[in-house]
Amino acid sequence: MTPVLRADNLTKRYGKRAALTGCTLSVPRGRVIGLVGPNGAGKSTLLQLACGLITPTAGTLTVLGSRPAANATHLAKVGFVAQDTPVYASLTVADHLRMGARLNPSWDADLAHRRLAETGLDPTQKAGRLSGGQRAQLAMTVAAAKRPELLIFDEPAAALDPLARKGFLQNLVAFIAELGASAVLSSHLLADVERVCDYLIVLCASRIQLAGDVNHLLATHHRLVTHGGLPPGVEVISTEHGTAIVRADGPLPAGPWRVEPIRLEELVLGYLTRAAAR
Ligand SMILES: Nc1ncnc2c1ncn2[C@@H]1O[C@H](COP(=O)(O)OP(=O)(O)OP(=O)(O)O)[C@@H](O)[C@H]1O
Repeated sequence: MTPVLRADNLTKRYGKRAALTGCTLSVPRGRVIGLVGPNGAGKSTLLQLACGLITPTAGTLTVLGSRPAANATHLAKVGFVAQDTPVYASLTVADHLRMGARLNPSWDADLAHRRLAETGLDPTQKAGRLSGGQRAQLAMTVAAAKRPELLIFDEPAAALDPLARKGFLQNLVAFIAELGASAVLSSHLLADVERVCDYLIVLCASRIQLAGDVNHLLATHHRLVTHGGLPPGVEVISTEHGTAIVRADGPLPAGPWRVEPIRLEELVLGYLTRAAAR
């Protein structure tokens, strides 16, 4: 099956500043992909490239098998919610749905109205008067009612309080399943990524540090409490205070170390620590 995202040596520069450098990856369809990394890592740049808002300096990126925003049909397959969840302040919530219906041939009015009822948004309220969280809900409703094959969110839950965030992410996962779509979301909140994502991309300093299926990554990485020495053949990702994060494709032998399972947050921090030290 055509990957949802495929990058080959993808590079984006702004003048002398590298936002993405030599990124290569292939992400299968039907996944909820978490894109994580520190400020300035290149996350928004990758998402904007995927939406066709900007073009690569070198290399290629295909989205659902085509150049991003290649034509009207392809545009209809991708929904994008930008970092500040933009809405039209002077339009009401209902106006947003009417506009969505006019602009999108595949608009699903039932889904939009059902979703609106679920979120409790008042259709007569001006979007400029919504709270940050309500704006995010409206933006997600509009993006999802297009019935896209790929939903792209740049820090979707950043403005939400913890409880609203939990609800928003649960909704998001239910939506993706209902649409039979894929989603990519960038986030600084590793707990959110751990909760909803089944595929992970770690970006740091414009380069991909790690990408893969979350279960596979957790199965092939371990936390070792060492009492001197490490098992042969493992790749050491990071070490700190007698604890090492290592990658090993097979089972680890017994030795002067204790093997502990690793959490996604530790795994990401291990790779970010390694990248920062380079
Ligand atoms: N329009 C632009 N002009 C010049 N430099 C830019 C532009 N957009 C991004 N950059 C630079 O590219 C790099 C990557 O930025 P990007 O916004 O993709 O990072 P990010 O991972 O999304 O960061 P954050 O988590 O802070 O949102 C940064 O060094 C940034 O300063």
